[in-house]
Amino acid sequence: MGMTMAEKIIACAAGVESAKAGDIHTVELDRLMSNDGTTHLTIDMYHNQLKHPQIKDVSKLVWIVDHNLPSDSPKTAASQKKMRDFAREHGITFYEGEGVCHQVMMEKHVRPGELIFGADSHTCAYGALGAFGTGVGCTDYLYAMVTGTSWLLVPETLRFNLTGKLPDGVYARDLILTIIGKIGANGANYKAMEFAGEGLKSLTMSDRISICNLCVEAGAKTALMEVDEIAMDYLHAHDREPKALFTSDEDAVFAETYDIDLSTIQPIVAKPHFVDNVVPAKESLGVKIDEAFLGSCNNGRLEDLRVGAELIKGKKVAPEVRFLVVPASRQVYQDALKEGLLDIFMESGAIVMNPNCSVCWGSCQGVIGEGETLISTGTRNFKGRAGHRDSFVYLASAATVTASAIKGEIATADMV
Ligand SMILES: CC(C)[C@H](C(=O)O)[C@@H](O)C(=O)O
Ligand code: SF4
Repeated sequence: MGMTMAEKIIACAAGVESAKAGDIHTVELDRLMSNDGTTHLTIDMYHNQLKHPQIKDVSKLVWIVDHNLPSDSPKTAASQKKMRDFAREHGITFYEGEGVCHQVMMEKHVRPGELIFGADSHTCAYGALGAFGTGVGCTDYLYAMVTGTSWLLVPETLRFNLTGKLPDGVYARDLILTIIGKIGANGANYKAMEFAGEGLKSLTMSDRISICNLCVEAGAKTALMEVDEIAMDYLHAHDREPKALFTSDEDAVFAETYDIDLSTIQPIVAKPHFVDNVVPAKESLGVKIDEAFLGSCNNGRLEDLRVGAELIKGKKVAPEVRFLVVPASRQVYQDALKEGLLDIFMESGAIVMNPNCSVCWGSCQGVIGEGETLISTGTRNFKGRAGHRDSFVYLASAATVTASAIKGEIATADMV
């Protein structure tokens, strides 16, 4: 019987010939990412709960400070110091100021065919390079750090066959929000979401990362895409070679197959307080906003900043709105700077910030107050996600967010 991509990657990591959905395997991890959201907890467990604290293979570990950067309180300063000191002491690859963890991992570490644990839910982003990335809590992370291994229940796969091309003014973010709206926040629980088909060829690496990254919002264990020329070009441009290249067999068994014609997708908004609470953006027009956010591991890449800059060039941010523009990495920041994009944003009245999670996470920058409304390219719109529990977050594409920042209310790109 044929195997899916997920089954092949797990079989490879388990050192067995074949794996099938429902099997449990002990796997060798290729890489272990952790950020300042939880690493201090892992370190506490390492020191206080292990009889024989040790790290199996330090070269697998990548630690990144991105969530509250620069630190915003004595408490975060202390937990980041704990992380920094531990990383230095053990020789762990460590980044601070380099960007949002998943973007940094895509730029510097992820290789096709790898099995990667990240102590962060959006680790599924790595599927854009054909790697099985999955989020784990810090207990599982610690176990993997100490042993270099873990166990995995092989997930079933939902296959999305993409055809056609996205219309002008419609983005990958609209596509993945549409899919999450269609299958629901639990629609892919513990499943791999695999994207394939001719339509994939029309999507850039930035689009692909955005799609894979958000799959966890449908409950997915991981997201996967076949590695094609576009992915190989990205990999080579970043000086890396694949570990292994896998595709699903013709006779692989999928739990469900969906056919999606990209040309039918339209601008989408996810309304408070759930990511699957999606409506066509046209149905949310006119909602007054206090803040707009262009950034995050989902939508803070150069391509997203280009979309925003093109729309806002020569225009102004609405006077009553704070427009936060936060490149997803140092690389994105430098590229945007060279292209003149940051100038365009600053001339419009936007606030350009250092690469970090910013108000996607809502604990460090741009936190919103009681009754306020944010339109965001971040990943989540749960109650209190961006600040006060009685505030409101709408999720949308870079284009819709920028158009809304200009208008002071939810608007689509064709309205500015
Ligand atoms: C802090 C971290 C554990 C968290 C996650 O797991 O996703 C954060 O990145 C988020 O997006 O909510
Ligand atoms: S940008 Fe948002 S989704 Fe991404 S890691 Fe940071 S907080 Fe999580």
